Amino acid sequence: MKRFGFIGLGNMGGAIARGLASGGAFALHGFDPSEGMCRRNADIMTIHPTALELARNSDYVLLAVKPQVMRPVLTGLVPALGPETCLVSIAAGVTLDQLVEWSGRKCPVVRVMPNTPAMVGKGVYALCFDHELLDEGRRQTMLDVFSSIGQAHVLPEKLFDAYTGLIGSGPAYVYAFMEGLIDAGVTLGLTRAQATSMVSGLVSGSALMAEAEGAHPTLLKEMVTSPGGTTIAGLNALDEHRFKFAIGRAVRAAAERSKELAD
Ligand SMILES: NC(=O)C1=CN([C@@H]2O[C@H](COP(=O)(O)OP(=O)(O)OC[C@H]3O[C@@H](n4cnc5c(N)ncnc54)[C@H](OP(=O)(O)O)[C@@H]3O)[C@@H](O)[C@H]2O)C=CC1
Ligand SMILES: O=C(O)[C@@H]1CCC=N1
Repeated sequence: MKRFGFIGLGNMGGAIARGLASGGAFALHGFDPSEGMCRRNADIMTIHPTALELARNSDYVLLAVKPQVMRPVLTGLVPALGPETCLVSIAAGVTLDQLVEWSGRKCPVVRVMPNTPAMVGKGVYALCFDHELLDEGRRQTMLDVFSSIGQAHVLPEKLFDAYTGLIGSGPAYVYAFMEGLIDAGVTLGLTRAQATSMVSGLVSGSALMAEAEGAHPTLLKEMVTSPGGTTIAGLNALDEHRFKFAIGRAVRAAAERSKELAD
């Protein structure tokens, strides 16, 4: 059985590890400086005392640390790396060139960009297979791994900043939208508990419908919008306040920040 190691067992590392654990295809290994994180994940993986020790015991090493600590973490792994190990980074902004250089040009490297719905097995993942040392077998394994825990899309690295701004950061925009709806419901007299439960059902039902119908959101929107009715009054107010423009600005700002993280 191949061994899959996780360096960093926080929000994303922990979520992806849980997803892989339920598939049972890999022996899991982990390292995190926080004892609490190690304890929380000890039921599904072998915990190692150092990142180097973990890398020595893994065929795939998934790096789930903040971009700011990626360089020292990777340079510390170099003695354990060789062509038999495959590195997988989920850090925003850290480029393939940086990852390859900091890991001593010794092994294949994959970039993956997840999002937090990974925590409920519904992550959307971008996979970058641009590294020349990456063989077909490992590409297929990565596709199988991430398809088994959500949706996997292969993207060239040049689209990773865009993807990060749109889908990596995307859940936060959805939650901000939900927060706005909930506050509006409370303003109009619903209790916060009622509004929260209703809005959550609204968003998940609408998303399910968009997936099931396979129709463009514009058409789905038209199904809600009666001539001279309530919805068109609400949509016109959104237009007045430049709702779509604000969303576009948010995604572009996040994509720009992703680019800056490489500096
Ligand atoms: N959260 C998100 O929505 C997304 C995050 N990402 C990327 O995923 C990565 C991880 O983010 P996230 O899971 O949210 O962050 P978290 O802070 O939840 O997890 C990072 C973990 O790494 C640990 N850590 C810190 N230093 C080291 C080290 N030297 N060696 C090993 N582990 C270390 C941290 O411990 P401690 O807290 O004690 O420092 C923490 O437990 C980031 O690079 C981020 O860009 C990508 C897409 C989405
Ligand atoms: O905010 C961040 O930097 C990370 C990357 C994408 C989502 N969260």
